[in-house]
Amino acid sequence: MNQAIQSELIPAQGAVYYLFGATGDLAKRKLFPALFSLYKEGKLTENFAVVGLARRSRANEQFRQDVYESIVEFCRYKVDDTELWNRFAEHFEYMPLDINNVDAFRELNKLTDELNRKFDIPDNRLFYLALAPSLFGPVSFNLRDSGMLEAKGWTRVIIEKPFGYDLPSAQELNNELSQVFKEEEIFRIDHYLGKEMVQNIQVIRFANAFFEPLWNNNYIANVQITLSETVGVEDRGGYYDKSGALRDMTQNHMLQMLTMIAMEPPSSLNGEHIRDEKVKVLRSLRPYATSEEVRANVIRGQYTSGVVKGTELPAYREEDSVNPESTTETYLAAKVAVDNFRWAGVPFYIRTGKRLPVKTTEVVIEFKSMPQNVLFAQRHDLSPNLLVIRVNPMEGIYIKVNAKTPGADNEVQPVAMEFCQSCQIGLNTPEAYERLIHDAVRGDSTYFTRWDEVAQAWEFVDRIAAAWKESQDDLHMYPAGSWGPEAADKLLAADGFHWWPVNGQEEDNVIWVSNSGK
Ligand SMILES: NC(=O)C1=CN([C@@H]2O[C@H](COP(=O)(O)OP(=O)(O)OC[C@H]3O[C@@H](n4cnc5c(N)ncnc54)[C@H](OP(=O)(O)O)[C@@H]3O)[C@@H](O)[C@H]2O)C=CC1
Ligand SMILES: O=C1O[C@H](COP(=O)(O)O)[C@@H](O)[C@H](O)[C@H]1O
Repeated sequence: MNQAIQSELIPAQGAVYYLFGATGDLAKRKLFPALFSLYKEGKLTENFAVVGLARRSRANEQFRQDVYESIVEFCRYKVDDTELWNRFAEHFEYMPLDINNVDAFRELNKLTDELNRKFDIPDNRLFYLALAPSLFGPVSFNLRDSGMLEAKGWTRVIIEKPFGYDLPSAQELNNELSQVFKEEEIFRIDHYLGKEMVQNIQVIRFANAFFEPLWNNNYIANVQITLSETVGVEDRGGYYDKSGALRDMTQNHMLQMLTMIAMEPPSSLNGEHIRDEKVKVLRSLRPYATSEEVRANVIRGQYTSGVVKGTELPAYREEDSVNPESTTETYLAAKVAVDNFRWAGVPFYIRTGKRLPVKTTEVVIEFKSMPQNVLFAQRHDLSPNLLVIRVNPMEGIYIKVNAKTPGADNEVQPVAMEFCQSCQIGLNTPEAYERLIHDAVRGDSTYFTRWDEVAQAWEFVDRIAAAWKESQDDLHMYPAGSWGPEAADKLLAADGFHWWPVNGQEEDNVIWVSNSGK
């Protein structure tokens, strides 16, 4: 049986979850809510414990109250069952610990023995590092030196992004981790891989006879991937100013989505086989050979102040903890070539940005136009066929076809046939973090990034960063609330294409056949 199917059948085993960074933002917004959802859905057996770890002091009761408040605010499930909540909360403990103090880890080992006995846990240990990357190495060494990794069951570590700042720093980090953990014990998070519709890409591609045969350069004109955000940098200005859209979104989420679109069918659904195919795509990305090539193919921008729905929004340079003269990009659009047999000649256009008009993640597959000698095509400006995969916040797909306008004489009209998944079952699909934590506990690393993928992605991105370092002349400014620099439109126009409208911007002339009530 293949590993993915097999792991679906493996229930999550009992384990202690060590949450390093338990007083931080990620734990509050994503991790506690994810654990509660898993518990509510019966995906956590009763034999588990969660140990919150950070430097500041917290009594257990206070910690459980923090967890409760985070769930009330951020979880997709309501805490409306007091008995269930009390049972869940009983599994939570807090221990103050400074990562640099190995003695504290020895105390943690003692606490683990108590928790294993109390909840009948088979001594499996999952370490979640919701910490600044500079602490990933020290925490790993102290886990090893304190005996925390000498468990009777399995030990696994989930690492948050960013995994390094460039290839050398990622390599250094990986060397540190691999002195302590085996590759199969390291689960590198890219939360986009935990999204329902990103995982659905494989099903849409490989389970539909009318897509897979067309999935190549004979039929596809271009691919567009948009990850747009309406928010600015919120309270993460300090981190973002050193990172920018290239490192924050492109090296990881955008390139990972591109691999899901472009990969060859894997030889099985085994996680390693899938990751083998993804890394081949990353190896096939055509590197930009010169700084001029970078400038010609990669557009960067930064938002200035703007007014959105009557609210004045500050410029990026006015945000908290951002250098007032910062040249960090908050927008990136690029034309990427995948140099392999399947994709030769098909441009992949990717774009991401903060303070854009709409929050959406979408993939558009634009098919080649019909030959112009067909009667209809001669008389009408036919729109190309599209397959659009909506990842977030709306989840679903639609295909755009051409059909005769009913009753009219040879009039042709674009028709969009939509399956809106989130309209069908509500916006209650599992959060990415729920799936990924659940997968890690079951030992399924399919939707985590393997080291060779991370390294390959950095290699591609580092060339762009190096070219950008030479001069900042090509940094385009765009007002908050706009669609980013015009140069990004010109990138496509030069090839005879344009960005297709995304969710919320639908064109007027299209007839929608949809379950969304459109
Ligand atoms: N927040 C988000 O939305 C996202 C975050 N991430 C990544 O997740 C990680 C955590 O981010 P986030 O939660 O926002 O960060 P925060 O700054 O909010 O939290 C950092 C945590 O680390 C703890 N900490 C810091 N130093 C030590 C130390 N020496 N010993 C023990 N604990 C320490 C802090 O607690 P204390 O001060 O009490 O010690 C706090 O709990 C980062 O790698 C980030 O890039 C990734 C994607 C999104
Ligand atoms: O990893 C990150 O992702 C978020 C966007 O995630 P989404 O699931 O809301 O689309 C982004 O805001 C953040 O800057 C980045 O670090």
